[in-house]
Amino acid sequence: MPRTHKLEDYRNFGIMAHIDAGKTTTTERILYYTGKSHKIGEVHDGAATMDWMDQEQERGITITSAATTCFWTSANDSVEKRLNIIDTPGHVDFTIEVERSLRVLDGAVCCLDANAGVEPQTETVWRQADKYQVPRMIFVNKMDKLGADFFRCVEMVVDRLGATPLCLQIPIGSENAYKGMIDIVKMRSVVWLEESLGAKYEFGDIPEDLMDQAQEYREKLIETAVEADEAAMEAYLEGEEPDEATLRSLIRKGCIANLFVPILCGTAFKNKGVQPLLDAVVDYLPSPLDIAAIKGIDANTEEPLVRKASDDEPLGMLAFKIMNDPFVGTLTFCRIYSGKLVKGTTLLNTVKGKKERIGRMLEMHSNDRKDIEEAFAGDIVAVAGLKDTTTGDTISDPAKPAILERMEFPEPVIEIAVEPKTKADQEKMGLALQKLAAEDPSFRVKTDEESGQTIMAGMGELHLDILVDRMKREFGVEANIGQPQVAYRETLSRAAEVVYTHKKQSGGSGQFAEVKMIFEPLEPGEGFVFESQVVGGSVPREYIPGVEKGVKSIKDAGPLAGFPVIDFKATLLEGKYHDVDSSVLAFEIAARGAFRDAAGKAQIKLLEPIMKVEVISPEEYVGGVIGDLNSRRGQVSGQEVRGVAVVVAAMVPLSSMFGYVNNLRSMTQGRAQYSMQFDHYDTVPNAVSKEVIEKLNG
Ligand SMILES: Nc1nc2c(ncn2[C@@H]2O[C@H](COP(=O)(O)OP(=O)(O)OP(=O)(O)O)[C@@H](O)[C@H]2O)c(=O)[nH]1
Repeated sequence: MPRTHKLEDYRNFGIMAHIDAGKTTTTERILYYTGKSHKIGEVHDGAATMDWMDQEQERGITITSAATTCFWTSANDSVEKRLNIIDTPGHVDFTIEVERSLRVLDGAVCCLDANAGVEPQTETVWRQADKYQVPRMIFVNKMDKLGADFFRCVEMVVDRLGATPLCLQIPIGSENAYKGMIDIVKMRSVVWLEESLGAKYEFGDIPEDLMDQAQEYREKLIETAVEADEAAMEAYLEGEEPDEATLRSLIRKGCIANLFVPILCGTAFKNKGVQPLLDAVVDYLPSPLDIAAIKGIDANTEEPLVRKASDDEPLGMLAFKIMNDPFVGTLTFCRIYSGKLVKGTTLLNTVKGKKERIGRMLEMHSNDRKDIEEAFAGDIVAVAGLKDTTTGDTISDPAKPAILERMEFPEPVIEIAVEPKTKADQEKMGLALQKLAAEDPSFRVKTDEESGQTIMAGMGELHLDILVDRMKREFGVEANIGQPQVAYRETLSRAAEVVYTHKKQSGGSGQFAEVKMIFEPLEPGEGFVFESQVVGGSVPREYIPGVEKGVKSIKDAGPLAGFPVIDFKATLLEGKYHDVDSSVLAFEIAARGAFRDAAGKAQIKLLEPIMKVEVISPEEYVGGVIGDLNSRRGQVSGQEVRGVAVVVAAMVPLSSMFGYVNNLRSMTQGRAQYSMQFDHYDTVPNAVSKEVIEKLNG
């Protein structure tokens, strides 16, 4: 089947917001008006079609970013547009999901609660969108709510986000009396008919009492919009007002260039304002052709390259989300940047170096899905049955292999132990964890060598909480869950040389191996190195791998508290063997013994994850924020004024960041936000270390 919509008629966009601002409701209404979702689901009833996962419905928060395709024709343009909506999560612990979605979006709508305005998480996602230079518009939702105040929201956009607002609408009434809005571009009123579930609205003249205000905003709109184009600016200064079409093209240009942010209003819940919002998405947010071509490298030569948004380029697509679907199995959501994707072809995952066959491709709608044979540049598709692809991988034309911009994933730093309740649970759990880990690159699973316990490691407390919950619900695993713990490491304080003899005589053949080894600390980040300096065959060559294996098998459960020992070198200096009794296994056992003996001498110490923390706070709270970070063993490395806020950068041990969200909130009346990311491992101070080890071994 040929392409149905031209590339310029695509809008790949996301909806972002602070928790509860109405992102899900707005998305729901969009799907309703675009005709793919036939009943208006209520978030309260758990019927919202985007929130298809059980616990999302229960918790009322959106966790996964599902991509959904729908179609809309703007009142200002006769050509139907193809919209791909990516729902982004709003919680701090899922910022990785937000980043993933922002990576593959071309534009975004930011929902505000008209009463709460710009909230902490709005600022966080806004800054993330700044990082990727995503063009945005704002939908001031909940205009019907008590205390709704459109103009205060606009002020907050200036004060808290440091953005330039461009009001395309102003409200007619608010709270109970909210009726609709004045369209400042067309200078007319838009009023909804109550009985029609929001499908019907009428245009009319601007009410007398709002005329002055409308004129004022019209002037502001034009003054701001002409900034996008020098010729238009000059004409305006000479007294020539842009006509409607010119004005719209100026708004589009400035929005895409991130010069200003168009602002609209409405109430998704009461079905008002959604259709004009869709018109604005089409009119002002970019198509794939309006943004810079994606950069990457040639997978063979590593030379830089770009892939233009065009069907004629070699195929290049980025996997950005993996979902486990009860009907289809593994679904990999991919954004096609260039070329054509054809069912039945075999392609190359250039990051993993593995072939992938495209067996089945789906176009996802909110509550149905369509099998497709072909997909094109600009499309977002769900591919079923990919074997080796994980989030962030590039799938490429094997003849022209490219690796597109890679996504970065931080190290998981929080762990919990999970223990299956029964033997049957044990089996199910293995499978469940494997699937969940494939979906989420910030989640890892491992086995604690000593206790045999299964350990889940992730980005934060809520992150692990949700995963445990999914394991129970989706895979029916019953398990006991331990307390969340910091993922510590262990390392050597100094070098230690030891000789260890392993000797066992038991009836028949015995075991014998002796090793002389030195264990030395390495620089942070150097990992584990093994070297053999044996000359003259004091340890026969075939036994040497046994020595390395021995150290490797024991180093992941360190002697202090069972954490992996990192950044050290093990050197085999010499040894002794026996013609009959020596074996690879005997040397393996000897090496383990040598490591254990050396550990005492080398003064193994505890390392802890140090997080790079960034707090963005209004100036009046900065003193308090810094004092508090210091009391958490943090080291403030800098302060910088950004817009109207101050950014405080610090390095803080993760162990003292538990519960920081609440603390920061109460310290700053909820006006500061923070982000944190693993930076490096550092020595735990003696006093703290003692306490930690006692507790862990307790
Ligand atoms: N009064 C009013 N309530 C609304 C409006 N839109 C959404 N709500 C309500 O606000 C609550 C949160 O709405 P959601 O759509 O779940 O918000 P969200 O931003 O998706 O929330 P998360 O998924 O938790 O991030 C629900 O109870 C909605 O019914 C609105 O326009 N007016």
